[in-house]
Amino acid sequence: MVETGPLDPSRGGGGRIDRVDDDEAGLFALVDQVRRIRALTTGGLFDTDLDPLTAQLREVADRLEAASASTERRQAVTWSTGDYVTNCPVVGRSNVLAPPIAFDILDDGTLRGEVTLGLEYQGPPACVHGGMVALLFDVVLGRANFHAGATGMTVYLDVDYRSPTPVLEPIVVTGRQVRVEGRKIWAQGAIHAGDRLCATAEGMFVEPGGLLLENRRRLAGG
Ligand SMILES: CCCCCCCC(=O)SCCNC(=O)CCNC(=O)[C@H](O)C(C)(C)COP(=O)(O)OP(=O)(O)OC[C@H]1O[C@@H](n2cnc3c(N)ncnc32)[C@H](O)[C@@H]1OP(=O)(O)O
Repeated sequence: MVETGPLDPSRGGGGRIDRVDDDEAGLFALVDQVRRIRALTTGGLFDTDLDPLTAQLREVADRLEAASASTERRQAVTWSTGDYVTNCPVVGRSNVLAPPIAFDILDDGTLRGEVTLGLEYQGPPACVHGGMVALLFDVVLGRANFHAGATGMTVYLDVDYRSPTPVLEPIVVTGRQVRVEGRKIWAQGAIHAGDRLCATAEGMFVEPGGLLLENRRRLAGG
């Protein structure tokens, strides 16, 4: 049973976590522009000829592709530097999939983030897609675990969709670790729109031990 008291969206205070502002290469600034395009093209209706714009975008994509390191090299860098958060599909400023959300950590370790999701995250009319809701939970619970000092891979994620989670309106995503037993970790979360409860989740995570380290070493080529 998810205890919603500590997940009350009106709780405030706390400090920003997982904040990476260093954008020396200009990647976050570039991705912000891609996000604008991503948002505008979902259900895209334009009163202009798109062909010239498509040609311009193709040229930009070609130039980026020519200048980019290989996928394998980029994957290695994301893990070898431990710089997971900038590439995460929910909080990552360099991941175009991410809204992105910024989380604050409250005094009891609860994470709280506010976000307004655009049409690109829509499932049913005016509602956030259920798979996106699950993704938000997986990340907020995972980050809550990380900041509580015991983290692992998701082995189950139980989501209760209690009322529609709206697109185009602010929502509050909360999550906290509730229990650790050996390698097993439990965490709970909630999503609210105003004071309306949209969804709750409980996840269980297992510290993968050697597997993750082995993957990191392999991907880093070490
Ligand atoms: C480090 C975080 C980086 C960011 C991650 C972001 C979140 C994610 O997206 S994770 C990706 C999605 N998750 C996955 O792919 C995980 C797939 N699962 C696995 O690879 C393996 O189950 C793994 C590595 C986690 C654990 O495997 P292993 O080390 O062999 O553990 P295993 O012995 O099977 O299980 C440990 C305990 O958990 C229990 N358990 C495992 N799965 C479940 C489950 N689904 N439900 C309930 N209990 C379970 C087992 O019964 C066992 O309990 P006990 O110790 O009491 O016998």
